[in-house]
Amino acid sequence: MSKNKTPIIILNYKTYTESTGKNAVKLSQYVQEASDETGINMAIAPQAVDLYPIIESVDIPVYAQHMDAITPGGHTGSALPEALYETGIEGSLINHSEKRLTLADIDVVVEKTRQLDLTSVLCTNNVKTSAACASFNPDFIAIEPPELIGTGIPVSQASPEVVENTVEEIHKINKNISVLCGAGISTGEDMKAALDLGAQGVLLASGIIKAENQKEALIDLVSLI
Ligand SMILES: O=C(CO)COP(=O)(O)O
Repeated sequence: MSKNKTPIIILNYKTYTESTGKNAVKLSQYVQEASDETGINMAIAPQAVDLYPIIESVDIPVYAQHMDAITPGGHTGSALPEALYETGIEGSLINHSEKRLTLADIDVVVEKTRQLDLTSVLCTNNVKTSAACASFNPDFIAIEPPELIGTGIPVSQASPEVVENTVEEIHKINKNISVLCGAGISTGEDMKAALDLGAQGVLLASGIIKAENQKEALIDLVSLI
C-alpha cells in the first residue's frame, strides 16, 4: 500500500460469518470495486486461512490479522510470519485488542515485518500505549479504545481527544508514523471526523461487514472526503 498521506481504510474481517470463506472472497471483490470507483486506498485483513484465495482474486493490499513472534520449528497452531509472507500479503495487523502480544513480542514482530518488507499496522488501546509503541517505528499505529469496538459508537465522534492526543504524542516521537483510528466507525461522518482529528484513515470492521449492503456502506464511508 502507498504510504503517502492520502486517506486509508483498512477493513479487519475478524471472524464474522459475513467475512469468512466464500463470503470473504465476495466481500474482497466489493472492497476492490469500492476502492476502484472512489480512488480511495482500501486494504483488507482476512483470516489466515482465507488469505491465499483472496490474494488470488483481488489487487488491493491484503494484510494478515496477526503474526506470532516465532521462528520456523516446533510451534503447533501458531502464525509463522514467513508462512504468511508466502501467501503474498503486503502487511499485518499487530497486537490487535482481540489478539494482544507482550511488549517483547511486539518488538520481534515489528522487526520481522521490516525484514520481510511488509507494512506494519501496530494496534494500541490508549494514548499511553500509543506513545510507547511509537518507539518501535511501525509504519502505522491504529488507536482503538477496546470499550468502543463493535459498539457502533465511533471513537472519532465519542472520544475525539483520544485520537487527537494520540496523533500528538506519536508525532512527538516519530513524525513518519501514520496514525489510524478505529472502533465504532461506520459512516462518512465518522470517517471525516477521524481525518479532521489528524488521523490518516480508519481501521474498522462491523460497520461494513454487518451492513446489509457492504459495498454501499464502503462508498458511504468515503462520501465526505
Ligand atoms: O477492532 C476494530 C477493527 O480492528 C474495530 O471494530 P468495529 O469497527 O467493529 O468497532
